[in-house]
Amino acid sequence: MVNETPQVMTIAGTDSSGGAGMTADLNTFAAHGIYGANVVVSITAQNTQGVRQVQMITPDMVMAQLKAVADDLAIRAVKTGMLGDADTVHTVAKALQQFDFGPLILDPVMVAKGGAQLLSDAAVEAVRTALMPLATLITPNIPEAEVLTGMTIQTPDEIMAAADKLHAFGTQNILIKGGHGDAPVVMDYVRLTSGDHFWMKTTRFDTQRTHGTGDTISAAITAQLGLGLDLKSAIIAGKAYVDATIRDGILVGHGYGPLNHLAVVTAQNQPEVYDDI
Ligand SMILES: Nc1ncnc2c1ncn2[C@@H]1O[C@H](COP(=O)(O)OP(=O)(O)O)[C@@H](O)[C@H]1O
Ligand SMILES: Cc1ncc(COP(=O)(O)O)c(N)n1
Repeated sequence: MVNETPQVMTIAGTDSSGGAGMTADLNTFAAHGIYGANVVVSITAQNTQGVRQVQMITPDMVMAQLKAVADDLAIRAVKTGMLGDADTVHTVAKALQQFDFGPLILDPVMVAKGGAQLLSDAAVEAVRTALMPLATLITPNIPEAEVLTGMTIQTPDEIMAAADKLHAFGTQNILIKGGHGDAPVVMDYVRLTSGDHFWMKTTRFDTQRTHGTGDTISAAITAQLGLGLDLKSAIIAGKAYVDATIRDGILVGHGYGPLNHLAVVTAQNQPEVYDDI
């Protein structure tokens, strides 16, 4: 008799070029040695240069997939990626209240690296009101945090104020990712529900091969939670993993290239962790 294999799930869109979305999530789960279920909410015709076309899956079919997983698997943690429109957000929120999939990691995917909009304006409000109160952790990048809070975010103080505002919308823990911009260091900020907060600092790797970085860090955190790590350790481990996948790069496509999900994490990928900067 073997013990049941740890299982996690992604609810997301597909990327035909294989670098972002659900594919990045599943590759990340596999790299962590954890089993991944996958509920498809949208199909994108996409490559490293941009998103060409999007086809949403009907809410009925999304719910059927979620129910099929709930009826059979033992999901320990779940993440959401591209959700596309308000109907899908509400369908997913309903299922998350109906079924126990463990902690929710909400990656509020809004814009692809090439600039395509992946979440409608109406859906932003649905994310804020229907999904954020259900989430254990939300992982916006700076532009996404600006849209969700209505704030302009440039300084560390503004990042911390935005995290407080996101917490006030009902999400327990906040990770604001600092990949955007061109400063020589990348600073990600974490505000935990306990009131504990910290910054994770790594050097910026000078590359355009960043297709799927947001998907990858949120999937890695989900995997680590499924494997039993506490949230703070899971966030730091997720950051180290995404750093490894960026630095130990692969060459695919002609635009924002995908990451190396088979990269091995070493001591060099560990972020410096500070309470204050
Ligand atoms: N050029 C880079 N060098 C090192 N780390 C990066 C780089 N770009 C992004 N990251 C890291 O990848 C993760 C995703 O960040 P970000 O690009 O801001 O999110 P998103 O993909 O959602 O836009 C963060 O932990 C960020 O610090
Ligand atoms: C289907 C899908 N989901 C998410 C992203 C965001 O990717 P990134 O992590 O590069 O912002 C994407 N480009 N496509």
